[in-house]
Amino acid sequence: LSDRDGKIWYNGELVEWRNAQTHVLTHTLHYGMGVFEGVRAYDTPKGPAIFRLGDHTDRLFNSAKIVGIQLPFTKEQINQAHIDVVKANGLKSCYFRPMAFYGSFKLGIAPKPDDVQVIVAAWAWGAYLGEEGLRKGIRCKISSFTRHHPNITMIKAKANGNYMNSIMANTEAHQGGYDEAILLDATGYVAEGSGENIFVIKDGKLFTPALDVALDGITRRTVIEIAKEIGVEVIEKRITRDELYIADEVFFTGTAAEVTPIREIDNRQIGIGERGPITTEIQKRFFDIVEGRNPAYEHYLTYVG
Ligand SMILES: Cc1[nH+]cc(COP(=O)(O)O)c(CN[C@@H](CCC(=O)O)C(=O)O)c1O
Repeated sequence: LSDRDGKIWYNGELVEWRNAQTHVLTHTLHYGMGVFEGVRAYDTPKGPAIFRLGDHTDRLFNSAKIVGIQLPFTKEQINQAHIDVVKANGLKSCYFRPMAFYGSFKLGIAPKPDDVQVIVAAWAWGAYLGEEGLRKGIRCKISSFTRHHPNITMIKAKANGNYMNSIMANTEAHQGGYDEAILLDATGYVAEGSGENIFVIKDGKLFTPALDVALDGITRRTVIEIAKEIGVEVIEKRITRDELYIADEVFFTGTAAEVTPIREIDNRQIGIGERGPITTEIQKRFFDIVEGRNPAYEHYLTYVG
């Protein structure tokens, strides 16, 4: 990613992509204390629009508050940075990576509180789990790694260091020939994917884990709205791995993953072994919303102009 052309918003300035560097003694590089977001803009009939920008920025600020990072910019400045960077790069649809990190003023466990650096980068990024995955569904495995305990790492914070757990799980799944990992929580119930929330459909109802063990996903919130709109009851409950096996449909949600069906878990076919009917309807409505074809959700779109 580092040798591209374009601009990155870095501490309030649009800098050349290749110059958006940091020192090897950057605190976050050594200790993982940083917060970030994943945001998408989609091309719509009225031009590029950023989906739920305010909600993502709110979560970035909440993540920072949870881990104690004092962000040196306002929410308005971070929102404007997204608009500036998508325009500076002439992107019609893209993935954004806002991230705040401690710089290289000092090492040692305690960071320097006012040495906080902030970037917003944007690049074109297609289907996170593959176009075929969006259509046909992906193959997952229950991870041998446990998702974070809520008082060991702060699950509501989208914090850089939390993703070592995700990397270990995702890598293990890939090494086993699977597309993605599903992680259980410390009590053995289904938590989420390495970078996604998870939903289960059984007998026409939609189930998802409560948020005590998963990131409060913005796509998850949107899918819950869509489900209610189409008359599908949504139930938050503790879900066991064998409930996944006998489900009618299972799917992931995430800014990167969008709505990705899961067709197989631990070598067990899920339902009909491909994207199921309710997943298909939810996925279609999701793309209608983010691509500006559903006027009832216009309030979620920030047009870049
Ligand atoms: C652990 C986790 N759980 C759930 C979600 C879904 O949240 P939301 O995007 O608000 O619906 C994400 C987003 N994962 C981001 C990072 C992916 C990456 O590879 O980095 C994303 O989807 O952008 C997670 O990282």
